[in-house]
Amino acid sequence: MSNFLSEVKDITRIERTAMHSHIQGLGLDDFLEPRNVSQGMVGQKSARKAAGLIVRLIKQGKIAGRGILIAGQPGTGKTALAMAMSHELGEQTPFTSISGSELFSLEMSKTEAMTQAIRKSIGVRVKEMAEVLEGEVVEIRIERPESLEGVRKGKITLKTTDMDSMYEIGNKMMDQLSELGISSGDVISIQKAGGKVTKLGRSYSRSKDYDINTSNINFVECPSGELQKTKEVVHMISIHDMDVINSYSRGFEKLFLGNTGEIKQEIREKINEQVLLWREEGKADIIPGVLFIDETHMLDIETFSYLNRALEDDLSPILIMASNRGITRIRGTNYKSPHGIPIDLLDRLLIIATKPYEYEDIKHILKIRAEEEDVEIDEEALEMLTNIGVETSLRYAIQLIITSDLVSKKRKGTKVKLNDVRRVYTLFVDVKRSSQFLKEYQKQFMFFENNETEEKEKKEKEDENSILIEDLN
Ligand SMILES: Nc1ncnc2c1ncn2[C@@H]1O[C@H](COP(=O)(O)OP(=O)(O)OP(=O)(O)O)[C@@H](O)[C@H]1O
Repeated sequence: MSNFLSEVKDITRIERTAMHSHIQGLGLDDFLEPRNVSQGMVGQKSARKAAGLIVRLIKQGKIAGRGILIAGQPGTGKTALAMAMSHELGEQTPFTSISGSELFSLEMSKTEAMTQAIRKSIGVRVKEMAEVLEGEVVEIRIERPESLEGVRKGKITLKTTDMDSMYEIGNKMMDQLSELGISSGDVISIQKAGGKVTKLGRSYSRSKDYDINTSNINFVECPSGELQKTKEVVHMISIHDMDVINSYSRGFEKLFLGNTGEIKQEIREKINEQVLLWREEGKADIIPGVLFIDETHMLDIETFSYLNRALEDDLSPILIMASNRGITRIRGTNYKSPHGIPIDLLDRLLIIATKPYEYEDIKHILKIRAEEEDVEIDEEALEMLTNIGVETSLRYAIQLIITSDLVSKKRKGTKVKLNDVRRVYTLFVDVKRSSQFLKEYQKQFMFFENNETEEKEKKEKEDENSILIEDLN
């Protein structure tokens, strides 16, 4: 994920992100028409087209104070769609992803956690004049220490068309240069405060080394005049990061550790004032990003009202929620509503529906996932996995890819074969078989109580959840 997306901290999120690592975008053409399979996305065409339209509106700044609900049965790609939208929006648009249940597990009140998530999703692009060194790299010389305890020493020589100069560089700078793959002939810019290096391109004087028609290298002129210049530079920061940095004397450290605690309201008000002032003075732009909330049914009435109000604020992100529930109880009340979302909030949401997949789509998704996980799979085995996906769930079938590969490797095979899939299908049960098993052996499990009320409650719950999204439309 891009560095402006919120840091992935917990295990579930790492798993969820890895589940979607094959997705690079919505796979649409210039007219927002979905290609059948593109950028890792398969089928689900009308939802992808609708998502593309929303991305366009967000980019044009035309959709502030609105929310989007992606609704559909489990495993129909709601999270995948949200991830694809985040890729389409690019690094310059903040995108924060949380799941409803997280709000209740942090060491802070749920409204504080929600406020932080909202403020992480609003970016401030600050422009300022800064001192930079800008020139073509003549030489980078790094002296390796003779012993392990020794320190590396480095020097870089830069030139313009009018002058050249040699500078000593520290460890951090050496690392940056090697990470960016900077070598002589590159034109670079170094910010004097902080030492951030940016590669501007390759000097034209080196163009003879390449076949210009076949390479896509960005050639630039060697700068002229002084090496040291004053230039406009742009920084991106979220208003939550600004809150944290201004709340503690070692705010950066807090941000890095992710242990930000509750932020005082006065600090937030000051930051809002400051940011709005910068905007007025033309020093900064406010970039409303996206707050994605998965498992929306986990939110309660209090959080929903809070969200409803937050959407009306001057500084509000675009809210994208995902729900796989039908008509269900709104947490914290005895009322039922579609997706468990209060009607007044639902009323301001644009709803994108995802539909269950057909055989061919499931097969394609499984094929892409197998490639992503570096697993070679036989056609027959893929067909078997697809049938399993159709009969059970896409998620379950995806889980069987890596496990079948382990079984195949154990027998020293190079490709997953039909029998490997059969084997893992018998080793790991899907939800249907697992419930069947529980029904047969329930008396032997702990906490089993088979009284009438419990049965009644269970039945009610099943009825609620069996009302599918299609029935609502
Ligand atoms: N259209 C698609 N193209 C490519 N991959 C997809 C598509 N739809 C789903 N997937 C993949 O299938 C898996 C399950 O989908 P996902 O988690 O997005 O479903 P979901 O609707 O969010 O489910 P839930 O309601 O259970 O949260 C993920 O690995 C996802 O990346």
